Amino acid sequence: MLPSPPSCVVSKRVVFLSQVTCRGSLSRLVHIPIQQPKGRFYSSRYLHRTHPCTRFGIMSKAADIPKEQWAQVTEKDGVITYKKIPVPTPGHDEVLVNIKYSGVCHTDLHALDNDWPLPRKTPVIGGHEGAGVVVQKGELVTNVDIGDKVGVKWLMSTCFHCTFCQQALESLCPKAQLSGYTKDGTFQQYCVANAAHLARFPPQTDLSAVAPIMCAGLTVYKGLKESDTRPGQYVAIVGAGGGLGTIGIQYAHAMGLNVIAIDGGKEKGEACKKLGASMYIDFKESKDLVADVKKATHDGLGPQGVVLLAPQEQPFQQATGYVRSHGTVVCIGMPAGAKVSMPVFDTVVRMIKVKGSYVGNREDTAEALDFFLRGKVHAPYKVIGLSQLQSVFDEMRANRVIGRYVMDMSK
Ligand SMILES: NC(=O)c1ccc[n+]([C@@H]2O[C@H](COP(=O)([O-])OP(=O)(O)OC[C@H]3O[C@@H](n4cnc5c(N)ncnc54)[C@H](O)[C@@H]3O)[C@@H](O)[C@H]2O)c1
Ligand SMILES: [Zn+2]
Ligand SMILES: [Zn+2]
Repeated sequence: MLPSPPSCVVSKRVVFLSQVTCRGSLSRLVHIPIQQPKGRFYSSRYLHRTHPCTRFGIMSKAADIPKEQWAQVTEKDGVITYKKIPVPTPGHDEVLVNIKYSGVCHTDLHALDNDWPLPRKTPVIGGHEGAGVVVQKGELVTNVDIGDKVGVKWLMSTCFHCTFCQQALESLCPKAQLSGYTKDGTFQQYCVANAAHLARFPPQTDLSAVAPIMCAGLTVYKGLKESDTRPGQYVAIVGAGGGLGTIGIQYAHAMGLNVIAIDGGKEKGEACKKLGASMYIDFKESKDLVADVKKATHDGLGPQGVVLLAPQEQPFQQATGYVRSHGTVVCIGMPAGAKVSMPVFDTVVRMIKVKGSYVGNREDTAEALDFFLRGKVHAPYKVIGLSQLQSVFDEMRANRVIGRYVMDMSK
């Protein structure tokens, strides 16, 4: 007889037969067949399906979790329905988060329209900028406790075994599950999330203010790092007045970069300058955007870095024209069906780099959050109710959103 492990632990000693012990009122030793070679860990997904805790429901939870909740559900592309649905139950490596606030990202609009070449679940509950409190957790969860303030991100879970996960390139994991896309996300009052990918907040964190950091902040922070710019250099932020852009200006400013903000309209220009941009270029007014961006740098040679956030194709055609020789263009915005254009000759003789940047890993999240907690970045945001999500999408389609809309899930 093996000694009883301290908690819910799987013995690795047995080949083709494994032993699982659960402590608690239904404590027992169970044999389950494992089709894994000797010496290998088996995935938490396998446990999720077979673990006796799943069957007996052993997990910690707060006393008053309702059976039903409000959510915004996409049952048909382009249409959201505000309705009551059952509260889900977390698996072994998951938690149930009582989402207090959720930001609305332009990616949620792409998900609603289903306009990307990436299969989305239907029906789906969108949302991936969630901030809330853990109210229930699976038996294998050790990194958070009931009552902790946490954030739910686009990367809901990854395999942790593939070559990308092993290098902390988790966003490239072929088995990644995406919040609000391949899994139900944060446009609901109670959301199930993989514990390992949660962002963890200190108790004093303002959950409405931190919500946009979970995607907009993290993504643009990572994008700026990918631009390889250094303090004192120029970075052009394209789509600077939107959700990612307004936070991006502040990260860039805090990093000591000189920000050239590009967007459309006077109001966005004023907001960008207030947040730290040294120059604003209105793409709707400019007669020659490439020349104007170059002129905005002290020597007329263009910015060393360009961070493309706009959900339109045109900026992706223009950026290699104004980026400084040996500079870097980082593609982050994902306009449906768009292509990046770069003349081969210029790309070669001016040694231009063009790359993509896709959210960020857990360490990037911690770093992006640290800027927020030190008061270096603060997304300009307006709070509305979960029931008003449609109006945010309408504003977003018209490019009228300055900063972020954050939804109060109780309204
Ligand atoms: N790569 C990633 O990991 C990642 C993560 C989050 C969001 N995104 C994508 O980033 C894009 C932006 O997201 P958001 O939430 O900031 O959107 P948003 O709607 O809040 O902001 C987009 C901004 O782009 C501006 N814009 C439109 N056309 C422009 C043009 N021609 N030139 C300059 N600016 C222009 C709009 O006026 C708006 O201010 C979306 O496509 C979204 O899906 C990518
Ligand atoms: Zn992986
Ligand atoms: Zn997003």
